[in-house]
Amino acid sequence: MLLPGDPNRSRWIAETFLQDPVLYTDNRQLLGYTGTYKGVRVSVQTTGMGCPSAAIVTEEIIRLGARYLLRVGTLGASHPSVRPADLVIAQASVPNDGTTRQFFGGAPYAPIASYQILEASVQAARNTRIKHHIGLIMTEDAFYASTPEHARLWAARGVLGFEMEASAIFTVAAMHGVHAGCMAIASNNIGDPEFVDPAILRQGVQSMIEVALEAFCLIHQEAGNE
Ligand SMILES: O=P(O)(O)O[C@H]1O[C@H](CO)[C@@H](O)[C@H]1O
Ligand SMILES: O=c1cc[nH]c(=O)[nH]1
Repeated sequence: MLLPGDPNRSRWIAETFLQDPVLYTDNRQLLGYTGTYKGVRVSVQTTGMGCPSAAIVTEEIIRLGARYLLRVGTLGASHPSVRPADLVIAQASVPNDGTTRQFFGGAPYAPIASYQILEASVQAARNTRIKHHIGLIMTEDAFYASTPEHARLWAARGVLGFEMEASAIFTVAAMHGVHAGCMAIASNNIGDPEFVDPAILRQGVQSMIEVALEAFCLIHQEAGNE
């Protein structure tokens, strides 16, 4: 299942890439579609913005049977190596958010991507020859609180970019023993109000979705070979 934050991205993915897409929910405008890609059943479920919304959606889709969850989002680049419209594949996310803090009561915890999804995502990016970065990201709550100084501090600790849902998705998935991953396109630099040109961002998002769907085909193949 693909997990965009933005309902318009969900609709666009379903209408552009899936065969016979069916809208199965529009509750709170968190649009959810199901269809097939190259014969593989794929669903797309909007998470909304931020960890509280993403944690609820993740919990409920797992209860409904989802087992492979891949966030397909945007992020603000913090590391100088990440240029606007670049693809970042997350190994883990620093949980700088209130939702995971509530889950763990302040105890240290490292929300990480499922290795199976991470490996398939990297393989798919290589197969499709899409430039990508692999590494640590950070999940935060307050979009407008981040500054270039904040970005430099976390870049020095290896953080490639900031977004707002991955730590909750990784955590809830881990608590249920299911697989979760995250990839995201850099829409801007942290603390910079200038976003990448919309046409270039759209191209980046399109490439990311191609990588994500190919990753699902690889996971499906592997499951068939087990
Ligand atoms: O583009 P999406 O997937 O929504 O992701 C990013 O964009 C939103 C902020 O603009 C947050 O949800 C953040 O995580
Ligand atoms: O969370 C996010 C997502 C995109 N860009 C940002 O600056 N922050």
